[in-house]
Amino acid sequence: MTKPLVVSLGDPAGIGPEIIAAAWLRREELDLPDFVVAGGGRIMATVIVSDGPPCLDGPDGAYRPGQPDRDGAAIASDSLKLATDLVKSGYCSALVTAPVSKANIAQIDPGFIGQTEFFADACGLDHHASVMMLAGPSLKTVPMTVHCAFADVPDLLTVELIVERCRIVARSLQVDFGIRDPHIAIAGLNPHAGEDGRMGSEEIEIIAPAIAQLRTEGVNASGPHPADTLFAPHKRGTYDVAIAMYHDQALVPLKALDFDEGVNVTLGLPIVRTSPDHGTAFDIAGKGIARPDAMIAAIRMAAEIAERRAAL
Ligand SMILES: NC(=O)c1ccc[n+]([C@@H]2O[C@H](COP(=O)([O-])OP(=O)(O)OC[C@H]3O[C@@H](n4cnc5c(N)ncnc54)[C@H](O)[C@@H]3O)[C@@H](O)[C@H]2O)c1
Ligand SMILES: N[C@H](C(=O)O)[C@H](O)COP(=O)(O)O
Repeated sequence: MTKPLVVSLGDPAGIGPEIIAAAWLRREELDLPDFVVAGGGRIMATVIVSDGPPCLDGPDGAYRPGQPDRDGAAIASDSLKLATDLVKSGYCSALVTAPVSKANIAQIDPGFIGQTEFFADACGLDHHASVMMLAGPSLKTVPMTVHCAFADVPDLLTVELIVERCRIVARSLQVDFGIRDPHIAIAGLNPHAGEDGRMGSEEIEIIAPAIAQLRTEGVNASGPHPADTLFAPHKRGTYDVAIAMYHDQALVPLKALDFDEGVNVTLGLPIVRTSPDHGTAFDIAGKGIARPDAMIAAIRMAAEIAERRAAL
């Protein structure tokens, strides 16, 4: 691949800069693709005293690990925007985002919900069309509703939402992951997938009709499955992706099983975007104990998807 990936800095008070530096130092040993960093030359030079990654002109400041503030939030936001522009313009092949604090960016940009929603806006898409998938060695899982209050989940779930998002998942597993006929296992919302309507009606009224619609379109979808057993070891090998109804239903099993190597990948975008599955980890920033494995996995996955798309 000739074009480099671009990595956004993330919140500079978090572990982003140090895991970017750690990935860079191991790039030859691990045969990682070339990457550049969107801004942060001074920050990266403080984290990694010599032989650091190339940092493009852009947002920058002082390196203050563990001390998040508005300046850092602005750097994180501006680096994200710069990196997105570099991929949209074709200068870079794919984007890997280091972790940001949604609450901190929202202090300077009240409309900011999360990066998944930011990319929908940046690419001119409806938020439904930007689909979060968490992928690790044990599991791939996609929440249908994402950065919202738990109390809002039942009202947000519709047949249309599930059908649209699962279509995107099926297509992306084929194109981006090379899975010819992906099996999409769809969880229920309620205990025991509603127990025939005795513990909630969303399975009967929304989830089962969505599955039926997907199957008429040729998508290999099954369910609604009880969510408590969908992630059991004997079940995980029976599907390619588990579709969950809300954020924690998807992300708890993924992070319990694959925290160190989990990748957050946004499906449905015209650009390639991945991220480590973990957050800013302000509590350990600058202590030299942050593991770079998820960032390394995110860099690898971004390059692999970009190569698959380029080969189409
Ligand atoms: N990709 C992203 O941008 C992303 C992902 C998740 C959370 N977040 C944001 O991060 C902030 C903090 O979230 P949180 O505290 O729930 O989760 P977190 O992932 O930042 O931290 C959870 C725990 O895991 C540890 N940890 C995280 N990454 C680690 C690593 N690479 N090596 C070793 N230990 C690690 C932390 O020290 C902490 O104990 C929130 O503002 C959230 O919005 C961002
Ligand atoms: N929901 C994600 C997680 O917990 O891993 C995370 O907050 C990142 O989301 P964005 O990529 O949308 O910022």
